[in-house]
Amino acid sequence: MQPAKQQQQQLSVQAQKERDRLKAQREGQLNKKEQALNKLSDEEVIVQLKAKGLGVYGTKQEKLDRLKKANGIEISNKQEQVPQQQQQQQQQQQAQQIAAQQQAQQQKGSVVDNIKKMEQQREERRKNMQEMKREKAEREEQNQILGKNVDVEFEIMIDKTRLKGGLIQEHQTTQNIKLCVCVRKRPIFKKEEVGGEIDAISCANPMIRVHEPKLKVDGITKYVENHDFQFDNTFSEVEQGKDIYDVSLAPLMDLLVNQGVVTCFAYGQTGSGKTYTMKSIQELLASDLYKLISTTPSYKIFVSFFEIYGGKCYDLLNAKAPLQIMEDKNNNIQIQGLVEKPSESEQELFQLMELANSVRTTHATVANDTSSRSHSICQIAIRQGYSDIGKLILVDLAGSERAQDTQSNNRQRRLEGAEINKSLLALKECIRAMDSGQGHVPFRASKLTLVLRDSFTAKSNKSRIIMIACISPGSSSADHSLNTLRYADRLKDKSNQAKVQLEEREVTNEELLYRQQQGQDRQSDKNLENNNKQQDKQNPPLQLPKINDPRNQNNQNAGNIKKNSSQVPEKEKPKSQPVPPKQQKKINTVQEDSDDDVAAEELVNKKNGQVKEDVRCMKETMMKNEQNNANGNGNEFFDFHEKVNTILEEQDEILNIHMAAIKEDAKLLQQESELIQSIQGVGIVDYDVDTYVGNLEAFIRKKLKIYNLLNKKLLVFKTHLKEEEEISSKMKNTFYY
Ligand SMILES: Nc1ncnc2c1ncn2[C@@H]1O[C@H](COP(=O)(O)OP(=O)(O)OP(=O)(O)O)[C@@H](O)[C@H]1O
Repeated sequence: MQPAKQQQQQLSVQAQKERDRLKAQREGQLNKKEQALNKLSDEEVIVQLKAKGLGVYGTKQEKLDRLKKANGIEISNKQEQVPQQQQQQQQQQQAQQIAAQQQAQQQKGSVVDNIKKMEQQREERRKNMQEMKREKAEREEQNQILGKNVDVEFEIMIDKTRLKGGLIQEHQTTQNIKLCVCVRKRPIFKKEEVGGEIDAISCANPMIRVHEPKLKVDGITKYVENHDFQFDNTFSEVEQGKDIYDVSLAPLMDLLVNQGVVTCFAYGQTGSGKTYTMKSIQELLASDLYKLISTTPSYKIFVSFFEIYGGKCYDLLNAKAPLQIMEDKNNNIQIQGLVEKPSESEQELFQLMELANSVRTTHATVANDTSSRSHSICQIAIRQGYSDIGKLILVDLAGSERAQDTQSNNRQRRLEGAEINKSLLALKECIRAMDSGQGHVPFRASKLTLVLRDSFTAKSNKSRIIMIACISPGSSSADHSLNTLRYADRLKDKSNQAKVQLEEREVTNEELLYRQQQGQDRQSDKNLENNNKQQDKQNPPLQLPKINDPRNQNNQNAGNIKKNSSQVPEKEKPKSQPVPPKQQKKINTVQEDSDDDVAAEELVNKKNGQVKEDVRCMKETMMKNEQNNANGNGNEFFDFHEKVNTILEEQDEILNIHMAAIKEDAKLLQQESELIQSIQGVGIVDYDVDTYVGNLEAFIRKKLKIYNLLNKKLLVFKTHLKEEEEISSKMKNTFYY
């Protein structure tokens, strides 16, 4: 190294040393100064700040910092001077800040995740929407080809939740079921689909599902509510009448020649297929019955067919002659005037049934153009001589309706609808009472249940009831279908079912009396006794209602029909149409009362009391059940029915009084004309004016009495009609039963 360069380096090292020394010295001085300043009181700091012309605001530390700064002391050094406690606080703050930052970062992370998730969901929704749009477009195209005019969105939703076709289990036969409840769904018709109806019922034995299309409260969001039911058997639209017959009536053929009473009902909304189902059953039965009796030539088949319309009874095999359903003092149910025809062959039986079906009362209603407005009852009796072997009752019930449906019809249809629904309610209560083994069956609550009394009260092991509830598949009928299924569902007392099945039901005193009476009647008939000997001694005699029964003394004419029924020509068959006790009473208000009338009146009063008791019993059960269902309006329902009953009774009464008035009028007219003759006849110049005036006054008094009574009745009747209108308008949207 050159000496000059070395020298230069030595100088620069020395200079650096000198600079470091000066810096250290200066720092030392500043430190001392700072320490001195730190020791100053607040007042001293203020004095010094003022002396330097600086502001005296801020905290003590801020003022001190300002003073230090003015003295050339770096505030950054301050950190080292902060007391330990402050340092700790600062560290804590820092830690908190870091934690907050980390949390924020995490949050930021989860927000990001959420956004991702939402994006995924949106993507899925978008895909679903696209899929739905594609499905909808395809379906619309398909429907267009098929001529269907349905709401495709609902249709797709329903299709997705349908019960898969076929049977979940095999159909069970009625052999060991006392009450067999079946449901049959009819196919949807092309015209219904064209009109926008979707098939809203799916069925897989023993299940049935109602898919009810609905809108959410927003009024636009569509959804489908599914309701599941299970019955003894359910039959889908692809199953035929024979499928139903084979498991319901066919297994009971043996019972029909063994003192059995088999009753089969078809029930459901108008147009749901009740008559269709019944007709196919009738056809199959006609054939099987003759096969059944072919081995015993002494067995004969008799058929009677009548309808109950508006609470009145008409003979469908006798030009719809009116019939009287009566209960005599021995509690025997009489259908007076009913013609029972013998049938010699399958063809004859079928033709008789066809004839009766064709004359049933039908009307166009809101729901159905040719709705059967009556309950039709076909009774087929198998007899050997005068002995009853078995009995089959086929009941095609009138179509049930919503109050709303009948609202839009006229009063006649409304009263008719109310009567139908009342009898359906009574039927339900009677079947329930029978099935649950309840002592009292309120069969007097309606004419329908009155004539079917034996179906409910016959010995348990000899009686079978088959209820076929028919269902229309259309989506607009979903609420109706639900109602039908709920009705069918409530028939069975499920809690008690196992216990009651095929067990003997306890017999009420009244029934005992009835049976004893029947037994006495039988004993008095020698022929019957002889025939009975041939029967199985284990089986007690069958209790059948006395319809034109030759053994019934009250029905002499009927006896003629029965004994010679196969030989007597049709026109010779008498049609007994006695005046019912009620009617006799009313007419007798214009005529004189006799002892017989008084007894009849007592009987009528007693029976009316029993009817009221059964209606009360029915009301009680309904009100109890109502707590568990949404129907509501129990009191209104019965108010309405009471009013309808009153109106129907008054209608009869007014008609009777009017007819009696006309007869009385004709008699008076004759007498008046004789009176006039007596004073104005040829050659009469003088007459007793006082006698004439007295007679004339008597005529006027009589006429006034009759017409005043009629007028009074009319005024009350009109008030009741008005009240009916008011109650029925409140009952919209409710099912009657
Ligand atoms: N299972 C079925 N298959 C084909 N058509 C059917 C079926 N059930 C019913 N129908 C048809 O539906 C229509 C209505 O049936 P039906 O007259 O039997 O109804 P309903 O319940 O007796 O009606 P209402 O109570 O009004 O008399 C008829 O045209 C009938 O032929």
